[in-house]
Amino acid sequence: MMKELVVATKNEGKVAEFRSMFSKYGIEVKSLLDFNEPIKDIVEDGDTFEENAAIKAEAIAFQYEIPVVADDSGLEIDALNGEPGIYSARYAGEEKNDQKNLEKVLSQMEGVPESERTARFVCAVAVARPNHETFVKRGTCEGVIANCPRGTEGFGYDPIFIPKGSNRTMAEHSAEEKNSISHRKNAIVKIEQWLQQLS
Ligand SMILES: O=c1nc[nH]c2c1ncn2[C@H]1C[C@H](O)[C@@H](COP(=O)(O)OP(=O)(O)OP(=O)(O)O)O1
Ligand SMILES: [Mg+2]
Repeated sequence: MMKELVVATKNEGKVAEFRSMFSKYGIEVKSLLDFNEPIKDIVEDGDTFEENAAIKAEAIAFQYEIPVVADDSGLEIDALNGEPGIYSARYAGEEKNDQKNLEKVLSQMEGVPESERTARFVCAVAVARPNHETFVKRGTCEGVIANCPRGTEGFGYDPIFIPKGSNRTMAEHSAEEKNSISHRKNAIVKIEQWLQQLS
């Protein structure tokens, strides 16, 4: 029997990855894109990925009185002092455009040599439930920033992120490959016990 779980996101790329990674726990993913009523944008005004993930999960869990998972994630680039970090979605402006965001990163990184292009994807996954303490786990994926975009898989900054040990960008990895090494995967394994008891 499949058990339904709401993931409090409007990002289709995340939804696809949660759907794929939660299926092995017998969990069917519903997202904010599946709600009939319009869901107002949740203000992500925390100072950390963890705070923002908890804000998103609790906003939906407390309104609908159901268990909710949320994800706050982004790209930390060492040569840019950790930018874009928690501002990853809006790095090039409020419209949250993936293409513009990655172009801005490439222009900021122009002239930065290979050895100084280190970066990581970070993902905080929060679990919020009515009458329970929220908990949040972090996963990361180390890599380097490419010199130009390559590949069409995935979403966001995937075309300019080369995971450690690979010579391909994340967007040149299949969904299955990405879901075995990603920051999101590395956060989800830390809530595995909770996912198992749910199903
Ligand atoms: O696996 C990833 N591969 C590439 N890029 C990624 C990934 N994971 C996060 N990212 C980027 C996309 C976005 O620029 C930001 C997330 O921002 P974040 O606020 O967490 O998500 P969002 O606003 O797109 O959807 P929502 O808040 O409804 O979950 O980091
Ligand atoms: Mg967001």
